[in-house]
Amino acid sequence: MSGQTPTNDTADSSPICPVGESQCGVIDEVVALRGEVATLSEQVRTDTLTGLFNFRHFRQALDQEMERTRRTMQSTALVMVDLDYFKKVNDSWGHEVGNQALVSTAQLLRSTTRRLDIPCRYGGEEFAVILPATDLMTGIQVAERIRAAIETTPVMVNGEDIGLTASLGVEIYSALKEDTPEQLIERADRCLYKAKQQGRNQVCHGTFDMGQSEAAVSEEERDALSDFFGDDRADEE
Ligand SMILES: Nc1nc2c(ncn2[C@@H]2O[C@H](COP(=O)(O)OP(=O)(O)OP(=O)(O)O)[C@@H](O)[C@H]2O)c(=O)[nH]1
Repeated sequence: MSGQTPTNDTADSSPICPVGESQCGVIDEVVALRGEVATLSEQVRTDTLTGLFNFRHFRQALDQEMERTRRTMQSTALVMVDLDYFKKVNDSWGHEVGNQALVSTAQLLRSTTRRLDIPCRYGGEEFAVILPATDLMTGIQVAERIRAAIETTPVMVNGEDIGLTASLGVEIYSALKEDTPEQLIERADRCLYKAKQQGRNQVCHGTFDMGQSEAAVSEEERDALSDFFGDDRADEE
C-alpha cells in the first residue's frame, strides 16, 4: 500500500525506439498515453480539494489492510475525524474559509501520521485515517495527537483564528474479530458520535475489554499516553 501522498507510481521503463531509428512516433504516443493513464489513476483515488486519498481509495485500502491483519495477526487501527460545528464555520466565515479549514486539516493529518498511514477524506467534513500494524493504545495516541494539532493550529481569517476543533473515534480490527469493513467503520463512527455527544473536541475509542462499549480519553489517560509514547511516532517511517 502506498503512503499518505498519492503519487505517480508508474515504473520508469521508457520504451526504446527500434534499432537504427532515433525517433519513433508510436513510441512517443505510448509514452504520452502512459503519462495520461498515470495522471488519471491518481485522480481516481485523490480528493481534489485536499489532495488526500478519496473515499474510493479508502475502501480499497481498508480491505487490503484488514486482509494484511488476517495474515500477519497485527491489528489495523481506524481513526474517524469529524470537524466540529462545521456548518457554523461556513455560515459565519463563508464556504471558501470552510475549504481552507479542510485543506489545513488535511495537512495536519499528513504531518501527524507516519508515511505508511493512510489519511483520507471520507466525505464532506469527515476524514478517516487507516493505521496499519497499529494497536488500540497507539491508535488512541495518534488520534489524540491529531485532535491537539487541529485545536492548536490556527486557521486565520482577517487576522482572526476561526477556532477549529474536531471529534474523533478510534477502533481496531484484530484477526480475532470477524468484522466486515462496514462493521469496523460503524464501530469507529459510534465512537466518533459519542465524542460529539460528550461535548466535541475529544477522542473516544473502543475499549480494551470488547465486552464494554465506547470510552472517552480522560485527562489522566491523555497525560499517561503522551508520557508513555513520547512524541516521536510522526517521525516513524
Ligand atoms: N466549505 C465546505 N463545506 C463543506 C464541504 N463539505 C461539506 N461541507 C459542509 O459541512 C457542514 C456539515 O454540517 P453538519 O453535518 O451539520 O455538522 P456540523 O455543523 O459540523 O456539526 P457537528 O458535526 O455536529 O459538530 C455542512 O454545512 C456542509 O455544507 C466542503 O467541501 N467545503
